[in-house]
Amino acid sequence: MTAREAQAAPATSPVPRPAVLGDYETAARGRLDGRVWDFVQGGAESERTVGDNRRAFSRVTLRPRVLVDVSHCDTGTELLGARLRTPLGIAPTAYHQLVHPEGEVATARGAGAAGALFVVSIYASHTLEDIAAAAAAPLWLQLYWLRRRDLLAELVGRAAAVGYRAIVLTVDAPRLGRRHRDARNGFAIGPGIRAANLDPAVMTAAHLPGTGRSALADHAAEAVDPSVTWSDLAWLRERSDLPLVLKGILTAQDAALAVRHGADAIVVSNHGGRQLDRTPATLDALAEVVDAVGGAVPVLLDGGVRGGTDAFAALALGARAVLLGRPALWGLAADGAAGVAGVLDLATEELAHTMALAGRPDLGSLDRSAVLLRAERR
Ligand SMILES: Cc1cc2nc3c(=O)[nH]c(=O)nc-3n(C[C@H](O)[C@H](O)[C@H](O)COP(=O)(O)O)c2cc1C
Ligand SMILES: CCCCC(=O)C(=O)O
Repeated sequence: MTAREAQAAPATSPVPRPAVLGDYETAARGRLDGRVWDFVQGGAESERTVGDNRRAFSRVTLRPRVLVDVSHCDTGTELLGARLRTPLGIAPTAYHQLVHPEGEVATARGAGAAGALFVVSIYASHTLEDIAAAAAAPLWLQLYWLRRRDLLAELVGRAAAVGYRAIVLTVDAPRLGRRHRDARNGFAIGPGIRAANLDPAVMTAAHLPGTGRSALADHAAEAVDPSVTWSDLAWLRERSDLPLVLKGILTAQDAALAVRHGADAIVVSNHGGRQLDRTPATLDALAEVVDAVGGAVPVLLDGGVRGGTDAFAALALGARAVLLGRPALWGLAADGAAGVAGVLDLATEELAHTMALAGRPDLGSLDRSAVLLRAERR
């Protein structure tokens, strides 16, 4: 083999390692059925918010400091009492078996290899117990507030029993967003895949292209209780000692209410643009929420994070950690557990690289002075 051939196809690494997260996206697209791809990539209505999440990151300008010792850059952090190797984690996304047969079990292995947090969706396609058995890093369980409170109580009990470290209540989905791609596709979850932790009796029948309906939206309408308010949080609190995280907060008002009602952390999120279209980009909402919280609890962000420099910007603006939704699914679709670990490792390496060149060798040295948003540029 010539040196050039060896470079093109190293014998030890048959799957070429992507250079950027977008390469995982390309690989995933080539592997997934068009309707599954639309479900993963799509958003609500005009999908303006999906794009705005990305555009907000492209407006960030970095303000590097120089002559700082960056021979070692530490991406480690602490979150709700757990040490993490990286502030990048995996956002909850439904039905991982749609993109890979090993589903959430592979995702848990990948997150464990990267030392990253994995937030497991209530719509996981494996049981909480099987996912926990595969995990080597902290797991949190995400819930929607089900009409069947008996099921909610059972889920929080099972999660605590197998070591999940927090409950994440998603508060931006009293009903599912109007996702035109899924409605046009008559999207439904394929045979053999199910929400393994939910009672099959609450699931709707399959839908077909041409019905103009999404089976997921119909199912959510049946299963999720849209009447829940702040005062109901106490009910959940009484049933679990685990920290309670609220996901889907975009305003100072709701951030203040979350703290007042005892939330242990907040995720600034617009659900990746899949719920209410035309909400602010999460990066644009972050500072308002961080200011309202005033350090009382950690604030996380998700939506449009596509690499370490995006994470750097969010961390500088006050996020304690940053979650990846679609990119984790791209990694899983492309290469199972190795792909999930690859996505997290790549983004973490990019973060460490940006920290070095920006003269911020650890996350504690990152603050708002490290970034300018374009609107503020002088
Ligand atoms: C395919 C898919 C399924 C999702 N399922 C859930 C879910 O079950 N629960 C939830 O709270 N959020 C869910 N989300 C939203 C993510 O948790 C997260 O907010 C969003 O994906 C972040 O944006 P990003 O994909 O641009 O990183 C889902 C997102 C996607 C793309
Ligand atoms: C009924 C499944 C909802 C999953 C979800 O939250 C999403 O697709 O964004």
